[in-house]
Amino acid sequence: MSDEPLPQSPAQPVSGRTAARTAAVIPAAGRGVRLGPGAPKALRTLGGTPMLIHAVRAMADSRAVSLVVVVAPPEGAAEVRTLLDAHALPDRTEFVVVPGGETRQESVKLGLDALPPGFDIVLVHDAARPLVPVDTVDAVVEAVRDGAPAVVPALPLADTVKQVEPAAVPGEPEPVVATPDRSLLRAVQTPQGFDRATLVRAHETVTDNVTDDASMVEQLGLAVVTVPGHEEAFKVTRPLDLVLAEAVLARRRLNDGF
Ligand SMILES: Nc1ccn([C@@H]2O[C@H](COP(=O)(O)OP(=O)(O)OP(=O)(O)O)[C@@H](O)[C@H]2O)c(=O)n1
Ligand SMILES: C[C@](O)(CO)[C@H](O)COP(=O)(O)O
Repeated sequence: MSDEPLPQSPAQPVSGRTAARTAAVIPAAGRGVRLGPGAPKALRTLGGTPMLIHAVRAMADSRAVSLVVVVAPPEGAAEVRTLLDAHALPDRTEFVVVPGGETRQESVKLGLDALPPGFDIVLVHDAARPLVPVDTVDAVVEAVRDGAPAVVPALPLADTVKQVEPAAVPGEPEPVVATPDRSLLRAVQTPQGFDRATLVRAHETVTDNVTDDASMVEQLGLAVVTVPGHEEAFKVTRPLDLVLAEAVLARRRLNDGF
């Protein structure tokens, strides 16, 4: 068993749907092509612990979350079950493992299909965002409990963004067609939080491949709202992200004194 401590969110007063139980679905079935060759991204280590375990802890550390469904690499479900059993995780949380699909969207759907009745709020959290703080998780849950059908953590952009005509050959110059007003744009993170019935309907209705779950709810014509995201909730996508994640984790461990 790992001897890492189990930080937990404080018991929190909640308003609105206070009785609603919350489950988290963690899509973890991606290969991590942009990270480079190696094990599936979620199983690669960060500070000696698989990225997936960090992401699972980030969800389970929220007192709101009582079930975590991990959507594993299709050939890695048994390995993921073994990993969950080998690491210290809160006793009050139940863990389910299901094999994933070809795309993130399919994997999330497979996770949703595995949810038992009795959970009215669902968080969807990338295994690739291992360092999201529990306060961000709690803020998303709170906003759904307050009545929003879909909630995304979001941050303002640091870079100016250009819309281009994509080049046929990668690396070729691309004509710029517009510069959207940056003050109106946000970079969105996970966990994204949903009223369960809304998310299930979105996954049953939207057939085109999208990059996040909230955009499926937008396609239903329902409101999606943001709460403040966190810079440490960044997605480990490319090799440099792993360097940053290791540094953030090392700083946390120094601050925690272990
Ligand atoms: N078929 C897939 C593809 C992605 N994911 C998950 O969706 C999250 C966000 O995806 P991304 O960061 O793009 O991960 P990968 O698909 O693994 O990355 P890449 O595109 O570089 O291969 C990750 O936790 C990833 O494991 C998944 O569960 N099933
Ligand atoms: C869901 C997400 O993390 C929100 O920013 C993102 O869209 C996932 O994109 P990816 O290309 O599958 O990593």
